[in-house]
Amino acid sequence: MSGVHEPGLPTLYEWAGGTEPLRRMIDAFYDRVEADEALSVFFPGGVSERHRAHVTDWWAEVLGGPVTYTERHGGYEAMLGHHRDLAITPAQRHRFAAFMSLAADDAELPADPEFRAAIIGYLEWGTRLAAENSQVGATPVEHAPVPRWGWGVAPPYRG
Ligand code: HEM
Repeated sequence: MSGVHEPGLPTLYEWAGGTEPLRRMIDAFYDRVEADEALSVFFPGGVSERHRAHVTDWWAEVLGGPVTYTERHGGYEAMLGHHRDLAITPAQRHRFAAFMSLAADDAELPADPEFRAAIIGYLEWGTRLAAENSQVGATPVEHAPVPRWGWGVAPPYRG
């Protein structure tokens, strides 16, 4: 996927307020996951600091921030490798997406419809792809850049 350059608009990363608020969302999300019967099975012993930091870096990069995941954590290929053969069920995927939406509220990320629609669009796409690619025998795209998500059809209104 090629990056979306939207002239005159802040990136979603800038709109979110940078890495710190994204880390708050990821922490709130994994705290919910650790307490959940359906999702904690993926993280025996809890979700490590390393995992939380890496997933924060992934989201920051996707939303148009620094390319740390690509430069330091192995990029798309590493992320794909972490999901192989997890056999994520539709119910688990749905719960994962719902928890992230709740975590965006927990972390008090900007609540405007435009920003939330954009990140939920990525979440829906990303979780469906992760679930598909996690099935035993799946044939995912082996090499790709980390996606760069934009505002899509509903950017902040400029009259
Ligand atoms: C938007 C959707 C998703 C994103 C952005 C995402 C992101 C990531 C990233 C970046 C990693 C690698 C972390 C590292 O480099 O150490 C990872 C690993 C992992 N993800 Fe996801 N993921 C998504 C969906 C899911 C879903 C739906 C599940 C399960 C219900 C899941 C379960 C896991 C597990 C178990 C690991 C491996 C943990 C480990 O072995 O260290 N992910 N995820």
